Amino acid sequence: MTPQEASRKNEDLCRRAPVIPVLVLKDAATARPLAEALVKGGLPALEVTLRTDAALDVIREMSQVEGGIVGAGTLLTPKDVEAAKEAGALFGVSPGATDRLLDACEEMDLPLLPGTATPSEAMRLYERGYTVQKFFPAESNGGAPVLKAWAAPLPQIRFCPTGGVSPANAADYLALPNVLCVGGSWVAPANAIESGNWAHIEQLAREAATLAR
Ligand SMILES: O=C(O)C(=O)C[C@H](O)[C@H](O)COP(=O)(O)O
Repeated sequence: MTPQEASRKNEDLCRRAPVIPVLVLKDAATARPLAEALVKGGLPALEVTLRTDAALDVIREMSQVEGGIVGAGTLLTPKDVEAAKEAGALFGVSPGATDRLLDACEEMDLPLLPGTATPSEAMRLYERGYTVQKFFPAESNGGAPVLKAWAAPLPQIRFCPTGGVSPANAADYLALPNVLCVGGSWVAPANAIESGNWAHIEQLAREAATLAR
């Protein structure tokens, strides 16, 4: 898959809902009810971070949920890409980008949303064909004002800011012309997952899904 195709696919993905939930799950048994609650609340694109031993099983389980589009986050190496693909991930997300990771995603047909934190990184990815990128970590890097400043010289690049995004600042990002959607873990808090409070998560998803763009 070319970077251009990957960017088109990720643009479609980012346009499905204003928020992509970033999920950290320790137990694959919670995967299905969690995905069902998020999809039902209006958030179909789900990023499962490869930060736990259960993550690949979580991707397998969530992929069975109707209406969900499940991807893998925290992709660092070609091995991660291979494992994510094998588990059924439909897209990939990474905190940054290396040539080896980009090569692997292009070779294995996994549309990657690559992470970027500076104009030079964004330009390098743009040069390769990636017009849709993740701005990470968004808040610590200066937040919405930084992306607003980038929009002037880099209008061709659109972003999914992630890292520190919350209900308090999501609207500031979503109001920018170069922001397609945001990523965030707030819609799936660990305590609600542990206690199986799916109604609460569905409600958080519903609120996130109605954020204006
Ligand atoms: O592991 C990855 O690849 C990531 O994507 C990191 C996540 O984007 C952030 O950890 C989410 O940040 P919070 O919403 O502030 O919890």
